[in-house]
Amino acid sequence: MIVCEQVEKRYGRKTILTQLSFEITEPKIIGLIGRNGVGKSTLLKILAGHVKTSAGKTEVIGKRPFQNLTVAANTILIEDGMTFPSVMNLEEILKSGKKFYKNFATDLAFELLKFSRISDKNHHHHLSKGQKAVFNLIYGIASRCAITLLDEPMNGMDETIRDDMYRVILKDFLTHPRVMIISSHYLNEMEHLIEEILLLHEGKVELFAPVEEVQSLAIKLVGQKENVEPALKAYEVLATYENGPIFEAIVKNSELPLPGGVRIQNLSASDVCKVLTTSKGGSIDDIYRNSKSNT
Ligand SMILES: Nc1ncnc2c1ncn2[C@@H]1O[C@H](COP(=O)(O)OP(=O)(O)OP(=O)(O)O)[C@@H](O)[C@H]1O
Repeated sequence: MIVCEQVEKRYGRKTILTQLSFEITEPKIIGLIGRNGVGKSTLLKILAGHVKTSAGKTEVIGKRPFQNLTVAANTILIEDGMTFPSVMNLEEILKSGKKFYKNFATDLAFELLKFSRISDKNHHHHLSKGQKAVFNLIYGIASRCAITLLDEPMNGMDETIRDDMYRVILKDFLTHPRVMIISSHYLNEMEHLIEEILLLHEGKVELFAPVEEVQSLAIKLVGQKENVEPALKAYEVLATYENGPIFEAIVKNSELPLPGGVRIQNLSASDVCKVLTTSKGGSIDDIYRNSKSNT
């Protein structure tokens, strides 16, 4: 359904995406994860056909997406800056949904809007930031497009409505499976929802794997420094932290026996992604350890 092969995107002299390759062959919910500025929104815009690639092959439902009408009719990109015609109120916007998306679930959209306590007499540009995000997400889910791209859809929503909206995504996916790619900085909140993680790092796909596989890539060793540090020689160390007398090391998972005084803590997929995309230049701990201002 989606193929990216050696995709490259440059803005002027700046290369954003390079040698980016992955394939999605069946409906599933995928979390698109990566540090600020890595190119998540750019990738979603490429898939939606809004932005042209600089090189490589991109196919969405068998077509090159850039300005392609078939792709446009079967793909929706929900993002922060979305606008709707200012003369229309929300009721009119939802009623016109079917004109653009043949499977648009108009009744469901009205019910979800009512549940979210947003009057359909409002105009989109008069909604609060959180309300806009809720409306945009409802519109995106109700469109029931084969390719549903959600760029930071929960931005601005309070925690309660975020929980409700995660549930909407899951329920609607179960009844109407499709490819959903959700970019988010809140991977912890989404881990129960997504099946696979597409992690971007330095313009490339760092990993594309099921959530459980990502969780098992690394573990945390915890204990007194004198117990943990000698044990680290046997591991590939990804990060270390000192919290007073407690020393913690995140290491690549392995079946090695544990030395005395060291315990293992499992990590969330979010923790693993964070450590995989942390600058090799060191951590905040290192800055405080080495800073001249501390002397
Ligand atoms: N139209 C554009 N012209 C020039 N540079 C751009 C343009 N759009 C994006 N960029 C640059 O491309 C890079 C990737 O931006 P993008 O918005 O895709 O990142 P992101 O991973 O979604 O970031 P965030 O998590 O902060 O939202 C950034 O350095 C950004 O400044």
